Amino acid sequence: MIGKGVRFVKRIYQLRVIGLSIGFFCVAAGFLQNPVGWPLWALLAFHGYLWPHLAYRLALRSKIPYRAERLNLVIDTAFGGFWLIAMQGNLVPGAVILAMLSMDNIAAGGTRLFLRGLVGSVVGALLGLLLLDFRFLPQSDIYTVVACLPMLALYPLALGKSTYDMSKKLAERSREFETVSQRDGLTGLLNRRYWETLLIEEFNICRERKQRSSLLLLDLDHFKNINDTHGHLVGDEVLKNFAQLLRDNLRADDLIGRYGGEEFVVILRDISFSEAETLAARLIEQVRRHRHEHNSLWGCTISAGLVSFHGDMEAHYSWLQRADNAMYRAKDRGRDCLVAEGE
Ligand SMILES: Nc1nc2c(ncn2[C@@H]2O[C@H](COP(=O)(O)OP(=O)(O)OP(=O)(O)O)[C@@H](O)[C@H]2O)c(=O)[nH]1
Repeated sequence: MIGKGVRFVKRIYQLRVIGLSIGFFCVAAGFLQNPVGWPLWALLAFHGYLWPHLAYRLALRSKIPYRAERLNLVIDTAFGGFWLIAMQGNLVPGAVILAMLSMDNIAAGGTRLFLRGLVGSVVGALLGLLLLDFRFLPQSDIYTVVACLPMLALYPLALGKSTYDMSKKLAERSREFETVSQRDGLTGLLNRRYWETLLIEEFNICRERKQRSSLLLLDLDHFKNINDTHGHLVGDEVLKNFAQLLRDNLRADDLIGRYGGEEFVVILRDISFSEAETLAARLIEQVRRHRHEHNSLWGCTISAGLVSFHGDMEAHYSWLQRADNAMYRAKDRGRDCLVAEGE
């Protein structure tokens, strides 16, 4: 049922319970001012206190609750038109009720639902004219005006609160979605697509502000052997452990991404070449130490290519290409080492 509007139905249910129970007093005041018979009182009580629960159940039971709930909202406005006629056109409660119902419809379904609601209230009014003895008595006495005040004061608050809660939830979801779309599912590091946008930004910053940054490419050596010998699950575990090792040993400002299978990339921001070199060498050493102390990397070592930004680079991909070449040179030199290229 999720995705078919159940949450929408629940939200409207709460608003309807509040709105119609207070709205009851507006129409009741109109009925007291221009008396009506018991059937109209009974219908009013039904609308104020039973209909919200019935509408809720009907909507939830239908195949597409969202659509059923929109119909319920139109039925609400039809009741509104009917009450206007039943109150002999009593202006203040009539206007208050129709305004609140229109506000509901436009908040729940935009202009389209608002227009449908207008049609609904015209149909309700026509039904009233057909069934009831209508005399146009638009004046509202002071009691009727006072009876409308709670509706005027409270209902917009309830609707505003509900809209605020919903937009807050939406903003949270959108933040969550943004985070998920930027991360690699296995390691939680930045994914390649997002990391590349950060590389472009960093490249431009380095060029414009003459900032010193370095690009580090890391590749796990003979990783295929781990998959082949111990299976993919162990391979995944090694990738996760290596990602954690990167997080633990790099600075908070460094932008760590997973570039592909067992290939990782780091933008070391605002750092001198010698500092970057020390950091990268320390990382390789850490991985070596892991072999002996924890073995959480199942004996893996890493090959690394480090290239600091240089003004003659054409674009971000030239930087990446140079780091990639440096990393392959490290592989050629027998792996488990760093090839650094900078000032
Ligand atoms: N478990 C696991 N394996 C992966 C994942 N992504 C890629 N791989 C594996 O990573 C291996 C990469 O193998 P190669 O490109 O030959 O690299 P290598 O074995 O590390 O060799 P060198 O890089 O030359 O040292 C392949 O077996 C891929 O199937 C992943 O998400 N999980």
